[in-house]
Amino acid sequence: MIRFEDVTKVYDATSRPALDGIDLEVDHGDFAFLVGPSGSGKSTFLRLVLREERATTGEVYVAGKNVARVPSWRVPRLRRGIGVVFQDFRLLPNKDVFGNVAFAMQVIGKSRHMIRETVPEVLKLVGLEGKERRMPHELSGGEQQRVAIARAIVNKPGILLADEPTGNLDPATSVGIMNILDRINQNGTTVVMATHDDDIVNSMKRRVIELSAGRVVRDETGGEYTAMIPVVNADGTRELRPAKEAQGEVGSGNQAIAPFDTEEDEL
Ligand SMILES: Nc1ncnc2c1ncn2[C@@H]1O[C@H](COP(=O)(O)OP(=O)(O)OP(=O)(O)O)[C@@H](O)[C@H]1O
Repeated sequence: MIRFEDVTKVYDATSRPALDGIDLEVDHGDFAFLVGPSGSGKSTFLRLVLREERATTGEVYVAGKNVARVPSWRVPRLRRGIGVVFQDFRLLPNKDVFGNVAFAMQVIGKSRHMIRETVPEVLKLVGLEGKERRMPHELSGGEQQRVAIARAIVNKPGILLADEPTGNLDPATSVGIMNILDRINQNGTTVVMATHDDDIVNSMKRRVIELSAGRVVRDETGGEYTAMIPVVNADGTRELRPAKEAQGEVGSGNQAIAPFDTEEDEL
């Protein structure tokens, strides 16, 4: 469904590659987590699948098509086969729940009859029946993400990409979102989800693809993950620590440092 052949992405000639020689295949019906520290290349991977960015070298295939060979005017059609969900929901603030989901069908010319039939079915799938007329600001974060998922799948894409979909949600709400993504996957959609949330990864027991500095350092079925972040110890030394442990220690002499700190490379 998604195949990367020796893919390297360099955004700017002077910096290190965001992705570096990636060889990877995600099969039809897979559920794969994409994990790794900030800056390891997760979003870049997703952007290459969507052809929002192009590989500097190597080939990216999506549903059998080499995306570099898809002419610009055909890119919208390529993207129609891919649903996308983001951490910050990105709903249309002036449209209600029904309108947000319907809009995804209207822009590709689906009939009013089809829209009236399909939108309620999808809203039911994500547990939002009865909330069709609510505006986004009248919804909780978890409900807004459900709308975003409904919108992403309403045109029945073969692939669903999720970039930190639980990043703004509390753990209990996140479980509800993961149940929905699981159900969508069981209905046959290939799901690739970038996340820092090790609790979710460890509870789902799905494929785990771990990136570090643009390379795949682990690819396991039923894998586990411990999110690591760089910290500066009280004595000035630096090390990588499990994120939860390090965050708990801030204020006790150790200090978590910004994940994009370039000195991370020296750890
Ligand atoms: N548009 C851009 N221009 C230049 N460099 C970029 C661009 N987007 C990302 N990068 C760089 O590419 C590398 C990979 O970034 P990417 O956003 O793919 O990482 P990530 O794993 O998704 O991080 P996060 O978990 O913080 O979202 C980083 O070094 C980042 O600074």
